[in-house]
Amino acid sequence: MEDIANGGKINGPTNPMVTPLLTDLYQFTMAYAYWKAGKHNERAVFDLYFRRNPFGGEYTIFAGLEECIRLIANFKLREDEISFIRESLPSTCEDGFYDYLRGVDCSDVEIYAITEGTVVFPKVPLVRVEGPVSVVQLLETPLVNLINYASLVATNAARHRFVAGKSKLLLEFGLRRAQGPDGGIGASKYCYMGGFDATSNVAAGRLFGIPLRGTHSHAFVSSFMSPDEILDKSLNSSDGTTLCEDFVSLVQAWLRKLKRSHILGGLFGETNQSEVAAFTSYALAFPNNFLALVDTYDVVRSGIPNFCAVALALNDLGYKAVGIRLDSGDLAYQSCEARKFFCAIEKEFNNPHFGKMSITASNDLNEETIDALNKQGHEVDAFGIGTHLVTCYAQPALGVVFKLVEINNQPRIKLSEDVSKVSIPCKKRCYRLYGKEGYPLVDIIIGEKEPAPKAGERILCRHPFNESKRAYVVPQRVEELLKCYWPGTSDKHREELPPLKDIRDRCIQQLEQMRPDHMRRLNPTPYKVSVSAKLYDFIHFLWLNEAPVGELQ
Ligand SMILES: Nc1ncnc2c1ncn2[C@@H]1O[C@H](COP(=O)(O)OP(=O)(O)OP(=O)(O)O)[C@@H](O)[C@H]1O
Ligand SMILES: O=P(O)(O)OC[C@H]1O[C@H](OP(=O)(O)OP(=O)(O)O)[C@H](O)[C@@H]1O
Ligand SMILES: O=C(O)c1cccnc1
Ligand SMILES: [Mg+2]
Repeated sequence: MEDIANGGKINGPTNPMVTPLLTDLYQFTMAYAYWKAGKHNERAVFDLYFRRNPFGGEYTIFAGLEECIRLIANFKLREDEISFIRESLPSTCEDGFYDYLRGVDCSDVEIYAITEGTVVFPKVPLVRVEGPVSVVQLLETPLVNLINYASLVATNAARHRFVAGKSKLLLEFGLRRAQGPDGGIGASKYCYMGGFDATSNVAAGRLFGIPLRGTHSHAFVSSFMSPDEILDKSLNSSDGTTLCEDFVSLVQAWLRKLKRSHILGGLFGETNQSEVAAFTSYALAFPNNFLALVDTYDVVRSGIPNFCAVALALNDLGYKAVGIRLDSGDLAYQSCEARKFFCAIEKEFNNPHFGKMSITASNDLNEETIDALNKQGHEVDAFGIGTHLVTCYAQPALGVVFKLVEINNQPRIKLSEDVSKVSIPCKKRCYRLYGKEGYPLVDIIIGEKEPAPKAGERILCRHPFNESKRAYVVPQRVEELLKCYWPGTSDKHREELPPLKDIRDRCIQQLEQMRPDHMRRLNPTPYKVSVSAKLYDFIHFLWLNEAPVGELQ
């Protein structure tokens, strides 16, 4: 696993494609125009935030910060990159600009951000970037890019975890369906952050230390024709001792016994022999980790009995099988049938662990199908989820934006016909106020120079745009949200970038502390995001100042 920091130096972004050129052309044309106007070093403050929670929910998981800081820490244009910019801009652009680009880095940029893995809400700045306007402008696209999908897919993962419940094992199986290699790697990282337990993506396992898990596919099952194909039939222990000379026959003996058993008798006739050959062979390869995909031919009449025969044969030799995977058909019904079968075997053959055999389900699962399974009743222990999870099928983008809020200490506002798109001006600080019961009550955004809210002190929280919506809050606890992750030339302490596992733990703890009505799937209660009375007045003063007065004729 790669270290985040390498002897005090922060490593570059995970994806080597993340360079200063991974931006929109207009960031470079604006940088030129700022430079040409002698404005490029004007100190600007931008806020990165989103306007609406995804998936019809009322919360979002903030993810992608570490990759942003890796970019900032290593932001430097190479000579060949500068040559490319020169080729891409009009030939009238002056040479001095390229000399300027040669010196550009983020040593004079300050980044304040919410801790990665935090539950966040619309309008609250997730990242506040301050620095020379042309440099910060170049950062807009890559920062939004690094945070948009990361936060979206982490939220999607958290929502899948919510509906599956804490006790289920959640496996991310999306690599083949992800939007390209970076989509696949990002999905694995951020689904783990959002509460998944493991991934099938080997590269992500190596890069981020995410637990790797997997079963086998239908191809493995259908690649076998008959048990005669298995040439080496012996099962040896790890020290080389032969535990069983002919494991194939042992499995066949169990299959006959199962067919004759009075509890199971009549439930199935001849099972598919190519399938039992595949299972037997897989068990010979992985006697300690035997898990079989049972839906290639017929789950109830073939897959499950074949699996049980192999599992019982393994049991004779002191091994415990792991379980089965179901990948088609009615997953609720089949999981219940499988469990009944396992419990019947536990009883019939006095095998105390058989009833608890693990059942994994996959096949186009999403929040809705898992919810439907829950409502019907099922016996699934683990869900393997690919397409819907990693492609964020239900909502493909989060709509993160990056807006100028101050330049040269002058607050700026972006107006819009759509009130929800009006930006909140000024360099700001943000706080989460907790109530008596320990839940977060409201986030409040205040001007940077305003006094911070204090525990036990009443504060007026106002809706930023709706005059009538306001409330007094006496917080039990106050948490400052924006922390310094890149101090620039200031002497602020730089927050450490925690390991992925710690971010995941934080995310899980954050989700657990939310009031349940904000989290429910159907009509969740919106969490309140507010501004101080002073900031409210200032927003509206600036709004009136900047909006031209219409004239009716
Ligand atoms: N009990 C259930 N209730 C609701 N949805 C379910 C249930 N069981 C399975 N599903 C979902 O129904 C869909 C079944 O899809 P589809 O009909 O394409 O699969 P299949 O024909 O069973 O399998 P395949 O085509 O992969 O062999 C999947 O999205 C699956 O997750
Ligand atoms: O269904 P997803 O959520 O995307 O999960 C991953 C899927 O990938 C695998 O098979 P694949 O889909 O490649 O083939 P199959 O549908 O024919 O089983 C696996 O068996 C799952 O069905
Ligand atoms: O290991 C599995 O079962 C797996 C991995 C990727 C996609 N589908 C299934
Ligand atoms: Mg499939």
